[in-house]
Amino acid sequence: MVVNPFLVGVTGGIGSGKSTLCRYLAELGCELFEADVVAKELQLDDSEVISGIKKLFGENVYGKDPEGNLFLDRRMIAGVVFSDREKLDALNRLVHPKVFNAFDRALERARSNGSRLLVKEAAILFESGSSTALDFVVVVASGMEERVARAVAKGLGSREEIFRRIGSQWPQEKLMEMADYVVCNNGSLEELRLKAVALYRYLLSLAERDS
Ligand SMILES: CC(C)(COP(=O)(O)OP(=O)(O)OC[C@H]1O[C@@H](n2cnc3c(N)ncnc32)[C@H](O)[C@@H]1O)[C@@H](O)C(=O)NCCC(=O)NCCS
Ligand SMILES: Nc1ncnc2c1ncn2[C@@H]1O[C@H](COP(=O)(O)OP(=O)(O)OP(=O)(O)O)[C@@H](O)[C@H]1O
Repeated sequence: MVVNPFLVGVTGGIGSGKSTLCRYLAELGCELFEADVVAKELQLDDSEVISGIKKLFGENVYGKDPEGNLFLDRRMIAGVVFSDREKLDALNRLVHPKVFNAFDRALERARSNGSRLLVKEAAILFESGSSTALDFVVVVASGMEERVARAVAKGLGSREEIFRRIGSQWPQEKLMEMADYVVCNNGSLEELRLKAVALYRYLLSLAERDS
């Protein structure tokens, strides 16, 4: 008998800690699909996505790194899309359908592996409409100052650039209202890990009730 995994979305604003929470969930045994990682792979591997990006942002947005591998100037794209809604929508339209297809394939794999929990981490889950295909959505929330500091430390841009990016996303309060479960990432990494353990146990109980 084929068992459908319980489908869990994890989202949150920039720097909220969603990748870290998902890494802990994966260590505990969840199958993990990272939409942002897949989107980045498509931008380097998929010929339609590559030519679409060149059309939107110019040929020079791609180059070669010192090892000769294809390189995408993500900082340049971020500089454009987070101050131009139409360009952001066009980039999303180009990439998201292919990410959805990749998720369908991940779901097939999870079914054949007999996985009970499949977690989809995505920066924009409600906004892209993909939350409706999931059983349960977790939002990771964190203080604005911490989020901005983390994003700057990660090299995603200056404070001003990060605030512009935040301006193109739904407010954290709106995400929290729409969530089935909110993880407040307002303590140490160890506290976040303990919250991941509690969440994992709860998700397993939901998956069992569902089967
Ligand atoms: C704009 C790009 C080039 C910036 O790359 P960069 O390496 O600087 O950022 P990264 O991809 O690691 O994302 C960091 C954060 O930016 C924000 N962000 C990324 N994409 C989007 C988006 N489409 N809309 C709003 N915020 C976004 C999120 O908070 C995300 O957590 C890149 O994010 C991108 O190609 N985005 C479009 C694809 C996409 O939507 N990916 C996310 C979900 S599939
Ligand atoms: N509670 C915490 N205490 C200390 N550092 C943290 C905490 N939560 C997250 N971090 C650190 O902040 C950085 C950003 O976290 P993470 O990548 O998980 O966030 P994200 O929401 O996935 O970010 P992005 O929006 O950039 O994709 C990481 O270096 C992570 O280790």
